Amino acid sequence: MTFAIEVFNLRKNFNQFHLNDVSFTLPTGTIMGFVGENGAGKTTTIKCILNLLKKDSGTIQLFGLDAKDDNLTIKERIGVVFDDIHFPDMLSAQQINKFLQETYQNWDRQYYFDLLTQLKVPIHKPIKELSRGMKMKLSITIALAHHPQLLILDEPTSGLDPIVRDEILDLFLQFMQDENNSILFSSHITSDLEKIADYITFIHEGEILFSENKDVLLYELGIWKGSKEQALDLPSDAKIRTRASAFGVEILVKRNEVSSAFQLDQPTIEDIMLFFVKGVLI
Ligand SMILES: Nc1ncnc2c1ncn2[C@@H]1O[C@H](COP(=O)(O)OP(=O)(O)OP(=O)(O)O)[C@@H](O)[C@H]1O
Repeated sequence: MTFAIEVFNLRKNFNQFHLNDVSFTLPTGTIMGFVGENGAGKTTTIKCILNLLKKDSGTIQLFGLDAKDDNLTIKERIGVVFDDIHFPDMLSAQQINKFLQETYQNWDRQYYFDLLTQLKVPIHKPIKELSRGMKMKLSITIALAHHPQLLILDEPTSGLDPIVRDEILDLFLQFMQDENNSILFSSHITSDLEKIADYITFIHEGEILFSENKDVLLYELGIWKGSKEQALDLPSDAKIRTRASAFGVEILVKRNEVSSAFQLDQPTIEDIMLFFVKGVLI
């Protein structure tokens, strides 16, 4: 198996916040959803991966190359989208093309304009006159037009309506038709990740709590609901996290440790996140 991203024991210290031994790998040809609450460390991790922030320690490789030493080679092979467009807002898509065709060896002018036409993004309007959805579509087109093998997306769908989000998710799936391509996708909108991610990596207060295949995660976990007294019948090895509920308790459990006599609900990614953030270990 080859990997688009390998992060091992990444540390980054700010005064009030620390990334603590962050490790995860993104296999080539897959989409990873990178989730966590506000301030959990997603953008900091992504900026270290992109060499926009200097790490304190740890190793980061993209396509097997060192993220810092081979930064220029790597730049040609990745497309990046942050939640806001990073160009002066008086520039139009047409003017951005002139700049980027000088920047990227592989810049595909035809593909850039075809994609903008497909997404109905005005070519001559300055960025400041575009809606948030249009700006995001322009950002994604910019990220795709030099035919990268890896997309790194930080909250690309936040603040967008469901129709635009769906269009954007379709673009990502179109990109994934090439089996050499991969995506790291940070988002609060866990339903988007549920639709397209193969792996979910969950960061909480600067630490990775899990990095798992999404289907395995959703298949292996269940939610049991009942009273505190009934909960005593559950095997203790099965219990992962507990939360108080209006009717007693809700417990995130490992399905294979629980007999079929217990009725379990299927969790969503959001449920799992809430159990890890708000629940207690028992
Ligand atoms: N340059 C900086 N100097 C000091 N602290 C910083 C700096 N950049 C980020 N932080 C802090 O690091 C923590 C993690 O921030 P980060 O932006 O990585 O979180 P996030 O998971 O991306 O959050 P959000 O979902 O809100 O974007 C926050 O507490 C933030 O205030």
